[in-house]
Amino acid sequence: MKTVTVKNVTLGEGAPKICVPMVGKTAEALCEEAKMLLSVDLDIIEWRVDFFEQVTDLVAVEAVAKEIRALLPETPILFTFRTKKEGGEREVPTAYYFELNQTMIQSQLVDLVDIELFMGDEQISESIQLAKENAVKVVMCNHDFDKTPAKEEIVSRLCRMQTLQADICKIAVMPQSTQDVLTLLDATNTMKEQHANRPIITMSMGGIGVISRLAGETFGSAMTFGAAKQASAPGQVSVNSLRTILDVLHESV
Ligand SMILES: O=C1C[C@@](O)(C(=O)O)C[C@@H](O)[C@@H]1O
Repeated sequence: MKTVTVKNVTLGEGAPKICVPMVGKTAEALCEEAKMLLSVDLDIIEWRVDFFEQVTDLVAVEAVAKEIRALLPETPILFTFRTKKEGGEREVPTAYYFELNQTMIQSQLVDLVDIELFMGDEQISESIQLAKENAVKVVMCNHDFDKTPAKEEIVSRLCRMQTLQADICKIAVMPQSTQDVLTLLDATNTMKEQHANRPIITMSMGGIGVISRLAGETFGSAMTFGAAKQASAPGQVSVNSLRTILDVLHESV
C-alpha cells in the first residue's frame, strides 16, 4: 500500500485527511476565502474552479492560482473542475477541460489535480504523464448524484482508476436507502482488503450518507470533504465537527 505525501500531509495512513472546498465566484471572493481558511483546522484545500466566473480564461485562472498559492504557501491545493454531468457548476468542451488541467499541472501552482474517470482514456493518460513530470498528484474520480451503483461496479471503477495510474482514486455516490450507504462502505472495505495499493476516497452523499464521511479510517477512505463557509456537495459536515469526530474514531482504532 503506497501512501501519497503532498507538502506535509500524508494520505493513506492514520485518520482521514480533511479537505475543504473553495467555491468563490470571483478573484476577490476567492482571496477572501483563502485568508479565512488560514485559521481553519484543515489538511488540504480544494479549489472548485467550476464555480469561478472566469474559468474559461486561462490567464485569469493562473493569476488567481498564484494569489491563492501566495496566501496559503504551506497548504496542499487540489485543483478541481467538476463537470456538470458529475454534479459541477458548468460545462466546458472536453478539449478545454484538458487544456485547463494541463496548464495548471505545468504551472506547478497546485499540488493535486482532479481528473474525472469518464473523460477519455487517451487524454487522461497524457495528463497523468504530464502530472508525473511536474510532481503533481492526480486524484481520479467519478460521481453519481442520482444513485449508488452495485458494489461490484464501484470496486471496478476504483480498480480502473488504479490501472490508469491515478495517484488517488475517488468515488462519490448518492444513496437512496441506508442499504446503499452500506453498499458504498462494503465496496470501500473490499478495496482496502483486496485491491487497493494506493489511497482511495469514497463517500455516500446526502444526509443518510454522512456516516461514510466520518468512518474512513475504519473502512478505508483516506480523505473527507468538510464545509467551512459553503458546502460543495450534499452531506458535507462542518470542518470543526469533522476534526473532533475523526479524532475520537482515530483514538479507538
Ligand atoms: O469529488 C468531490 C467530493 C464531493 O462531491 C463530496 O461529495 O464531498 C465534493 C467535491 O467538491 C469534490 O470534488
